[in-house]
Amino acid sequence: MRIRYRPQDLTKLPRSVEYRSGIVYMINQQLLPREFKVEEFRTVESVAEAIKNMTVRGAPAIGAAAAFGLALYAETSKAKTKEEFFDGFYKAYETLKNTRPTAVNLFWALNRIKNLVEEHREDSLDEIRRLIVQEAQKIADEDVEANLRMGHYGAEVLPEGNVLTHCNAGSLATVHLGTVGAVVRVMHKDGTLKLLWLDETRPVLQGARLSAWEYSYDGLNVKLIADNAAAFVMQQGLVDAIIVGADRIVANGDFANKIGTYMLAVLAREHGIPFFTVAPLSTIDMNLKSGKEIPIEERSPEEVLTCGGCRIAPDVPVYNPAFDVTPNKYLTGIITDRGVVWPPFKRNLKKLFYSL
Ligand SMILES: CSC[C@@H](O)[C@@H](O)C(=O)COP(=O)(O)O
Repeated sequence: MRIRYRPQDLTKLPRSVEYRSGIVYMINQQLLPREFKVEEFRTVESVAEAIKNMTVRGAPAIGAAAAFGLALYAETSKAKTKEEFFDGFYKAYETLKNTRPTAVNLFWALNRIKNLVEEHREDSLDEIRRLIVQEAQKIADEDVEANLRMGHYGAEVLPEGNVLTHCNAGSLATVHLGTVGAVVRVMHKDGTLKLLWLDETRPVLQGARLSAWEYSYDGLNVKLIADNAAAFVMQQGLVDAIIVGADRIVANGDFANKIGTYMLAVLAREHGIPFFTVAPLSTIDMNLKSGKEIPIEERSPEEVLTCGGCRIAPDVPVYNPAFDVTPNKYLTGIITDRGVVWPPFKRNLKKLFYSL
C-alpha cells in the first residue's frame, strides 16, 4: 500500500480533540449540526463529563480525550511531592476510566500513560509531567497516522460504487479523518465512491447529525435514510459495500459497534453485500476471546423517549443498549492500520499481533 494523500487533501475539518498548555480543546458534538463550537476543558472532571455526556464520542476520540485529561492533570497539578502527584494521578486515571465501558481505546490510552509513568517512577517530577504530555500528544498523532493508513488500505479493497455506513466513525469520532471517514474520503478522492448512504442511527442520531454534517462539509455525495430503510435500499441493489467502525474487536473477530450494526451485518449476508469493519490496533482487545465478554453500555431511557429534545413516547419502560456485538461470521474483512485481516479471523488477528 502506498500513501497517496495527506490529511489536508482529504478533509477541511480541524482535529476534533487537541491539547495545549493545560487546556483540552474539543469540538462539541452535542451541538452539531446546529452549531460548530470548539470548547475548552480545564479540569479532569470536565473532560470525564464530556466523555460521559457524549460532547466527545467515538472510540479513538474518547481515547485521545482521556489521554489529554491526564496531560491536563500533569501540567496543572499543584502537587509538591511525587507522592502527592501520584495520588492525584491515580484519581484522575479512575475518574477518566469510569466514563464509558465499551470502547477499549479509552482503557488502552489510559493504561499506556499509566504504564509509562510507572516505568519512570524514579525520574524527577518535572520529567514525569513532561513525559505524560508528550505521550498524550503521541497517542493523538498516531491516531491520525493510523487513520490515513486505514483510508488507503480500505480504498484498495472496497468495490467501486455505493457504500453504506452507520453511526459516525468519521473525523469527529477520531482525532482527525476518521476510520470509516478516511476510507470513504480516499475513495471520494479516487472517484470510486459514487454515493455514501448514511443511516440516521437512532437514538442519538450520530448518522443524521454528525456523519451527514461532516461528509457533506467535505463535498462527498451523501444520502440520509431512516434506520429502518436500510433493508429496502439493499433489496433494491443500491448498496455495493457496507463499512462500519468498531468500539472493540476481540480475539476471534467478533466486534462491538453502535447499536444497529448487527442488524446491518445480517442484512448484508442476505443480500450478498461485502461487510467490513475498520479500526486501528488500539481498538483490538486480544484479552477477550469472544464478543460475549464485551461489556455493553446501557444509556439513559431519555435518549429513546425523546428526539431532538422533544418527548416522542409516553412514560414507559425503555431498554437502551448503546452497542451490539456482530459475530465474526458476518465479516468480510477487518481493515486495520497494519493491513486488512481476512478470515479465519482468530488465526489472522493473532498473526497480526505477534508479527508486530
Ligand atoms: C471511529 S469511531 C468507531 C465507533 O466508536 C463508532 O462506530 C461508534 O459506535 C460510536 O459510538 P458513540 O456512542 O457515538 O461513541
